[in-house]
Amino acid sequence: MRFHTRKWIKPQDLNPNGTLFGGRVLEWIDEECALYSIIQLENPKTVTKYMSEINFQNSAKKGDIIEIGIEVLKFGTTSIQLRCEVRNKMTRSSIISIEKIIMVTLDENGKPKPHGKTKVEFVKDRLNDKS
Ligand SMILES: CCCCCCCCCCCCCCCC(=O)SCCNC(=O)CCNC(=O)[C@H](O)C(C)(C)COP(=O)(O)OP(=O)(O)OC[C@H]1O[C@@H](n2cnc3c(N)ncnc32)[C@H](O)[C@@H]1OP(=O)(O)O
Repeated sequence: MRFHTRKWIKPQDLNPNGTLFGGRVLEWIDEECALYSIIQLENPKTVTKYMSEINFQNSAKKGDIIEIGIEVLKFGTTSIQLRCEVRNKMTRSSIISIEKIIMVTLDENGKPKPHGKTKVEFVKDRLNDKS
């Protein structure tokens, strides 16, 4: 799993208990999965279709640095299946994991559209292929 994005827990990210608000971390995960899928599948019209059960394993507190990791489990025809884990950057303790997230690419009519991708690609290789 590659950890792409780091976040710093700020006062506005806390729940009344003084720990990381679950809704905030889910927003970060959704955005991270959308961006990752848009880049992999090369289609900005990519939406979240499904998320499996969400397991909040540990909390985080103000000032903690966390990181968001994504792994591709499967390339489908119109979908990509991801796994996501958020962990404390310094202690590596797991905060939340979602075992199955399905993102779907759409056509101009909002219908699932085949993306033609079968493996993880890196932007630097795409750029090298063009030069
Ligand atoms: C110009 C723009 C610039 C953008 C710059 C970047 C901005 C970056 C900001 C990001 C910001 C955050 C953005 C987040 C993204 C949202 O939050 S999107 C909003 C929330 N999601 C939605 O509104 C989607 C609503 N759902 C739908 O519209 C329809 O269900 C869909 C997605 C079109 C799918 O239609 P459907 O008829 O259910 O499709 P169906 O053919 O049955 O399934 C499609 C695929 O999903 C799979 N699938 C469906 N259900 C399941 C399931 N339960 N389990 C497993 N697989 C499933 C199917 O197996 C199929 O996969 P393939 O075999 O083709 O690979």
